[in-house]
Amino acid sequence: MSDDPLLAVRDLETHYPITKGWLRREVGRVRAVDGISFDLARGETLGLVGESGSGKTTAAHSILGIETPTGGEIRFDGTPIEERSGESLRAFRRRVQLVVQDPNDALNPRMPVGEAVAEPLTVHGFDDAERRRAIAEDLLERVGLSAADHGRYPHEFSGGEKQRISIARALIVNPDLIVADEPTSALDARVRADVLDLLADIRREFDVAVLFISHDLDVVRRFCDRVAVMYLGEIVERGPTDAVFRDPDHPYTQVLRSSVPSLDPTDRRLGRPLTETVPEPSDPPSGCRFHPRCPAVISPDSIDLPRETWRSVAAFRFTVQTGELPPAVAPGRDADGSISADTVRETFDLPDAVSDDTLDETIDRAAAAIADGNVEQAGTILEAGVPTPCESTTPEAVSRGDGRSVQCLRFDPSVDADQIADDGSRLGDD
Ligand SMILES: Nc1ncnc2c1ncn2[C@@H]1O[C@H](COP(=O)(O)OP(=O)(O)OP(=O)(O)O)[C@@H](O)[C@H]1O
Repeated sequence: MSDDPLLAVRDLETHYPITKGWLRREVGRVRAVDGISFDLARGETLGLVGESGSGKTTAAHSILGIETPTGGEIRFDGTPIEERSGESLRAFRRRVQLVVQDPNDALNPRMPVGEAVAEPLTVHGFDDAERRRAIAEDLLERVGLSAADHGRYPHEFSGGEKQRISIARALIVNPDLIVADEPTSALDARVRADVLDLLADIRREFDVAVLFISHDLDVVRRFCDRVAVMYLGEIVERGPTDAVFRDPDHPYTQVLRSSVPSLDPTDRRLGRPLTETVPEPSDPPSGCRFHPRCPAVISPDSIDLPRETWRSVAAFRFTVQTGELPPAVAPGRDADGSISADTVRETFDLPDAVSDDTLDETIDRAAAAIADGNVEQAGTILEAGVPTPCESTTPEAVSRGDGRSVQCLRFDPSVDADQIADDGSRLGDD
C-alpha cells in the first residue's frame, strides 16, 4: 500500500460552458467547481456540505469521471485519473463506487434485485454465476435484507430497502471508496437513521472510505470524520466534523448551522445571511463569494461605526443591489405609492443619522433614489459609498490548527481587528 492518500484532489475546476446560437458560441461559464483541494485517507469519511447549487455533485461526478474537469488534478492511489487506461481504468471503476440519492436510478425495475446486486461482478469479468449469486445473497443479508429476497423485484421493496440494495450493489466489488451523493435525502427520518447506521457499520466492516455529499449538516455530523463546506464552487471551511460544527469559523458555516436547530439549540450566537439570494455561479461575487450575504462582512478602514449600525448599512447595500426590496419600499408598492427617504431608513433599521457624514449623505441619496422608485441608481450609489475589503480581496485559506482551515478575511492576520468589530472568532448575536 502506498503512502499517498487514497484520493487527492488539487485545484479541481469543473466549469460548464454557456453557449449561444447554432454555432454554440461560448458566452460564459458556470463555475460549478472552482478550484477545490482536499485529501481523503483510506477508510476515512469526508462530508462535502453546502446549499443546493454549491457544486457538490459536480465535484463528485468529476472524481468519478462522469464529468470532465476543466482544470486541476485528481489522483487516486497516487495516479492521476486521466492517466488511467485499460486495466488501470477498469480497476479504478471497480475501486470507486457511487451511491445516488434515488435508488430507483440505480436499479432496473425489470431485474431481480439479486441480479442487480451481482451485476457489477459480471461487468468486471467475474464469470462464475453460482458464486456470483452466493456473494449477492450474502451481501443482501449484510445490508439487513434476506438471501430469499434475491429473486424479488425493486417495486416489492420500500425506499429504505431499495437504498440498502443499492448499497449492497456498490459493495459487491469490494471498493476502496464509496461516493454517496445525498444517500438518505429521499428517505423519511426514521428510515434515514437506519440507512445511516448501516452505512456506518459497513464502512467499519469493509474498511471503505466514503465521500459523503449532503446539504444536511445533522447527517454529516453523525457520519463523517471530517467536513468540507462548499459555497459557490469553493471550499470555505474544513476540519474535523465535531469541531467545525461545534464552533464554526466561517460566517457561512455559522449561517448554515443556524438553520439546523437540532445541532445546538442552546447556542444563540447565530448568524442570518444579510440577503437570501444566492448569486449565480456563472457570475460569482468578487473577493469572498459570500460577502453580499455575510452578516460579518468587514467594514473598510474609512468607515467607523458601531457594529450593529455597520451591519444594517451593509444589509441595506446588498439587499438593494439584489433588487429584492421589502414590500414596504419596493417599486410598484400599493397605497398611494409615495414614501419618504425616512421610511426607507426605518425599513432597513438604519438610524436617522450615522456618525460618518459622508456615509450619511450616501444613505440619504440612496434612500431618496429608492423613494423615487430608482432601485438601480440606489444600488450604484451604495456600491460606491459602502465598500468592503471582502469584495476587493480574495481570502486565502488560513490554518486554524487541529486540521482546521478557513477562507475568510476575518482570520487574515493583515486585516485590522477594528474593522472586524468583534474578537474575530465568531459572530455574536449581540
Ligand atoms: N450539466 C450542467 N450544465 C450547466 N450547469 C450545470 C450542469 N450541472 C450542474 N450545473 C450547475 O452547476 C452548479 C452546481 O451544481 P451541482 O449540482 O454540482 O450543485 P450541488 O451542490 O450538488 O446542488 P444540488 O444539491 O442541488 O445537486 C449549479 O448552478 C448547477 O445549475
